Amino acid sequence: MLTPAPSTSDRAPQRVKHPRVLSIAGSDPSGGAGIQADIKSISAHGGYAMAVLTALTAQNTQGVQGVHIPPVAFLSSQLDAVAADISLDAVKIGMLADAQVMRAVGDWLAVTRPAVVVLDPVMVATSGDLLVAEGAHEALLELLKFTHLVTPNLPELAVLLNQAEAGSWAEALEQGQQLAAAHEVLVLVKGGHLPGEECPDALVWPDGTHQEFRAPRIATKNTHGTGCSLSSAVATLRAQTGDWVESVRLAKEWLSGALVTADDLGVGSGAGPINHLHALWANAPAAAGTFSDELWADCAPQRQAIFELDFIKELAAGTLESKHFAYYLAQDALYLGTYSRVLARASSLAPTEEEQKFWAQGAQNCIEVEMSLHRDWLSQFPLESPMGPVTKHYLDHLQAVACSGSYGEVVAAVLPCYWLYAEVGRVLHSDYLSYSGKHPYGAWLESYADEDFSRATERAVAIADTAARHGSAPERERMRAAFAHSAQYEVDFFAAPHRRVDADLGARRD
Ligand SMILES: Nc1ncnc2c1ncn2[C@@H]1O[C@H](COP(=O)(O)OP(=O)(O)OP(=O)(O)O)[C@@H](O)[C@H]1O
Ligand SMILES: Cc1ncc(CO)c(N)n1
Repeated sequence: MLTPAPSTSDRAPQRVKHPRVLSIAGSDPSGGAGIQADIKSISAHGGYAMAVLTALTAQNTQGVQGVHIPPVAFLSSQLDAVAADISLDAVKIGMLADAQVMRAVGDWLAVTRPAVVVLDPVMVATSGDLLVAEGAHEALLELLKFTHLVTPNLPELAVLLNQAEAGSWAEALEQGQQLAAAHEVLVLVKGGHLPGEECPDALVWPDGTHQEFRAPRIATKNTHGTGCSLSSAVATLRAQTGDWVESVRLAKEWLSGALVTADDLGVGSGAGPINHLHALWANAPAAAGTFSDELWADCAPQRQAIFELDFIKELAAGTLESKHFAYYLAQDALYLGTYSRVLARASSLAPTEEEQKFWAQGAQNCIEVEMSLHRDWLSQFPLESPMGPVTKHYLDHLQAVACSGSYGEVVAAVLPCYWLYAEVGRVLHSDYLSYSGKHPYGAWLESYADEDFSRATERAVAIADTAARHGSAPERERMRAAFAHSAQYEVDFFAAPHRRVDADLGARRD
């Protein structure tokens, strides 16, 4: 049967938002090349990645220690299982270890005829180790009739043409034209193996025309799997854009970002992997705790300001006048009543039952603390005190976030009250332990050692991190702003007793 060559034109493209992309390739257990790289690259571009294994390699960033080829009948079973159930928008073919494997893939392609087929004619790993049986390239050439785009590096291009390896970019283009014309196939000639400041690539059409893509060479030894990753990216993008030129342009731009940030990964001591998910990780902190670490660093000025306040210094020293303490307690009781409702709002927005319960428990605790303030403290330090301006502003801010903010924003807004209070408590309590004699605020300072409260604070911080991880970049910015406002109000809250009481006594206003 004569099989018509697949069209390499861009006419009547099929565009898919999340293309279903199958990689037919070998496994690289170190995760930088083969199907592991393909899955990351396809996913990084918004594709749904699938993988049929042609071979298992034992390899790492230093080299390939072994290759195992499963029975070829099982390769065919994998291919048939996928195709019987799932429409394939694109197929990327990588390592095919011998002629038998190539023929099995060819038989499957002849029947399946996927809409986009990108063939990376893998022969040698970045480390220089051979990944294909010698002489199998004849069978590989047979696959070109089912291929839309073939992506050889310079040594592979030379083997496919039975020629010496190109020594210059002009020679590489010339060889690309020969391959494209001989097999009626679109060729991506890759200049990564040439010396020089640039890493040029070019799409070469069977009619000899070509389109170049230039990019600076990035100074990194971590280039393991660039070819696998690029071909998977192009396959995915072609299914999305319907345009080869645009697909290669976008893929190369992405690859540059993955190479520039490759050294961040610290994987292995040889040629390490590229950073496939660099764009995703730039927007979402990868490690749990990163966001809260940033919040903590952001509020360093507020933390310092709190410990410089007369209220805190005098409370620690036991010299705080009772009128200031009474004002603070009265405002705290007023604050807690509304703060409890804001925690209840966090509970009602919580995405899990555990978090719902955590905030509901927090809301209940606040009411209990408010009641005990009245019962145990305000009876000793009686003060008729209306809501002060700082209390009002702080609560207005919390209620505004509770009213119109997302869960993450509400969590960020309520967090300083846990976190800064716990920090003040930690420092004051340890000062108190070294205090000699009877401290006038001893009972109050002892309450700071509450284990439950520090556990609740840790949980609230962890919840904020999870919410930040799930949120978009703009939402994280809003969380950061909500947290910063509350952190500043915490400072103002501790500063208020001296400001307000003294102002009141002076002017009898407010
Ligand atoms: N240091 C680098 N800086 C920028 N781009 C690079 C660099 N090294 C390779 N590239 C690009 O990576 C892509 C793959 O090129 P290369 O010729 O290295 O393929 P390959 O040998 O098949 O890759 P591998 O065997 O590592 O998977 C090309 O787009 C090439 O231009
Ligand atoms: C499995 C596998 N496929 C392809 C390459 C080429 O980088 C590799 N090193 N390993």
